Amino acid sequence: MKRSDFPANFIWGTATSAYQIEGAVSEDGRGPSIWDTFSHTPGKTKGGDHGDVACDHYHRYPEDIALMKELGVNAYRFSVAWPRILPEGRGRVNPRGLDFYNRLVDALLEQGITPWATLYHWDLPQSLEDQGGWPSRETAYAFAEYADLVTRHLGDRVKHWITLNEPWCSAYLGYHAGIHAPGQQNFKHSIWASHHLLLAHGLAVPVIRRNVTGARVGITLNLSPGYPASPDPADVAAARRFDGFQNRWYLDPLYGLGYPADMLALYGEAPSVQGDDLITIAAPTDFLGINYYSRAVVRNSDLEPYRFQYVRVGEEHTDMDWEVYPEGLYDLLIRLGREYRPKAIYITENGAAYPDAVADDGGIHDLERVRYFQRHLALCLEALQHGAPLKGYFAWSLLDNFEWAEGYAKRFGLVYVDFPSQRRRIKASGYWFRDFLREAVASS
Ligand SMILES: N=NNCCOCCOc1ccc(-c2cn(C[C@@H]3NC[C@@H](O)[C@H]3O)nn2)cc1
Repeated sequence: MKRSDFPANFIWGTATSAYQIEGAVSEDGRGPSIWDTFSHTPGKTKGGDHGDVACDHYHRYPEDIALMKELGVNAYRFSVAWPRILPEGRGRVNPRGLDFYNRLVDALLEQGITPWATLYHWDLPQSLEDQGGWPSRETAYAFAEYADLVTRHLGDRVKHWITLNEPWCSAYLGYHAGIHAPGQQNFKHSIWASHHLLLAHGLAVPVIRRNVTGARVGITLNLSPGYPASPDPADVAAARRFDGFQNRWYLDPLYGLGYPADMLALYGEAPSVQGDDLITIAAPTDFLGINYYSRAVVRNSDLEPYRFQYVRVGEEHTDMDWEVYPEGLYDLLIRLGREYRPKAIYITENGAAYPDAVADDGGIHDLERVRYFQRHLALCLEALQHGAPLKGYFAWSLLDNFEWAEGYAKRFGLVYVDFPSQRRRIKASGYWFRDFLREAVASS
């Protein structure tokens, strides 16, 4: 499998997010986010890690853009930090926050790299959380105001907009499992949060289109195909419940089907739908972003409210203990193409964490990650050849960074970061990606 097997206009990028790489959390007027609060709460992140400095990208972005250039990507997916733009979430605008993203976008364009901006990648301004957070409908309205402000300032140069990153993580991990910010464990709040996140997306889509000539708007979901642990009908039904929990709860409303009836019945908890919300949420989009890491294998369980249990399977796992299962990406792409018929699909994240170390020769020989990328790209190509509307791929991630509750212990980067010195080193996987992307040049 080589680059020239893919369409010539296929997008090849890398992805990051603001809180995971920027640092400078109190610089130039940035306000606190729920991840500042959560990561500084004892016991919430591995080793008490936080994003105060992270990869110091706020200051080192020129060097990081040079690394993207060396890798040969033609696009870069980053996120805009809401608390840099609106430190209290609404109202007072922080011009120095906007200035940073102006500098970043201009520097990317200067290097011929197309900016893809995610408006929300989990760093909700703490003041909005204090007023109710995503369980409150007001937060959806605040998001639409934020989207209006940012796209009015960057929309002349940024044409690709992702409203939300992984609303499932924000709602479930943040408000029910409690392992992500804000760390609540309240099922009803997680259901209301999921609805207001989707509503926020739907309110923002027309705003972005109004502000950005030629806008391409979408949302990014972390989707996992669910497989039953056995042919037992109870396990097959559990896999369907997992699919509703992880995938259909978001896909169905986004594609005009409303909330899945089986999950509404299972949850017995209605989302806080009002008026035309479901029409708003189903605002037509130009693409669906998919973050794919692994599949889920589940069996039946009486564990309320989801009534499935994960089963650990497979011979090969990443440092996140996720099974390496590229076939799941193929199955997912084919299903989405057939069942939801998005205009386009972009893999907005795919990658793997491994315990990388600097070898005696100074290199980072992450051959498992090279293999992970090769296998997943091969399945992307196969799905594309079988009709999936796949138009691009963003590797997660450009840099080793703050992996949320796992802190800096989990390294996903194509580029190794020695955090004490902030020195960057391209890993073997980065060089592999560079050579893979150069192939078309050599053969054209
Ligand atoms: N499978 N068993 N689960 C059982 C329940 O586990 C509880 C923990 O759940 C999860 C599930 C999913 C994730 C996750 C992380 N990323 C990687 C980020 N994506 C956006 C970008 O910021 C990357 O850093 N994507 N998804 C983490 C934890």
